[in-house]
Amino acid sequence: MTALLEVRDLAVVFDGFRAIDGVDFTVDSGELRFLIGPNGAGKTTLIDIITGLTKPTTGTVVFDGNSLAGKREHERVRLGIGRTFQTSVVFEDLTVLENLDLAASFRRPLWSLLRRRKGVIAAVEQALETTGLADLAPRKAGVLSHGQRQWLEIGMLIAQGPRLLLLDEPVAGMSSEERARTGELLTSIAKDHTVIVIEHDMEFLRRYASQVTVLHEGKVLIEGSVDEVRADPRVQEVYLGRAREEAAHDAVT
Ligand SMILES: Nc1ncnc2c1ncn2[C@@H]1O[C@H](COP(=O)(O)OP(=O)(O)OP(=O)(O)O)[C@@H](O)[C@H]1O
Repeated sequence: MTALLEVRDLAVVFDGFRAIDGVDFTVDSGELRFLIGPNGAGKTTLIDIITGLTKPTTGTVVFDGNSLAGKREHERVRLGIGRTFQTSVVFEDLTVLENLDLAASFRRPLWSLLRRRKGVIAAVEQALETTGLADLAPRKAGVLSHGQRQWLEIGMLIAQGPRLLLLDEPVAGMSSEERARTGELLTSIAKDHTVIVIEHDMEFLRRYASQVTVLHEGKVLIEGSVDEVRADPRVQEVYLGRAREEAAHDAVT
């Protein structure tokens, strides 16, 4: 496999605080990579740097052999880097189909937007099929369940034709049935995309992850299979240590 994303010696300093502190992170084309770590580990900041929302203090990010230095967020989307946010970005008054169509239009040339179209463009059809939302296409996004809305957001990403998808906690707040369906969706998307998923839920990881990167205090603590990561004493200490701190805090307050 060849590297699609190569992050080297990355650091971000916010007011003297090193949120990312010397991270090397490589993701091969076609991987489904999970990124975990306790609160404040730097996961979202790392994704923000890859997408261009945050500028690194030092280090490089190379996507498909090209440096992303100086590239703005929308330029990175055009290069094929797409992300979801922890907060929703769907338009509630538009239908599922209209939301997907709008997302897909982002990468279409202007002349094709001005032309009247008959039917649904292929990218939107593909997104409807992959996410299993075809039956809900005419429904307003505002009436969707939490899980359906998350799938729509993932569909909106797919409709933009990205090569790399960055998903921030896609199963947060989902029922176990919705989680299972999301796990299957991610597995299916990873067949023809590269996917990086931030996720906390160990049970979800155990079922759907192969390669995992653990961040802690802005550094990569360990990379490996789910079993390797779970068995690592440093990972146990980071998570158990955090649980102990929270328990002690709860006991005092
Ligand atoms: N714009 C900013 N200015 C100052 N500090 C920041 C900024 N963004 C993030 N941080 C800090 O950087 C650290 C890493 O934050 P980040 O959100 O990347 O962690 P995370 O691993 O995604 O955590 P969580 O699981 O809670 O979302 C935190 O201590 C956070 O408070």
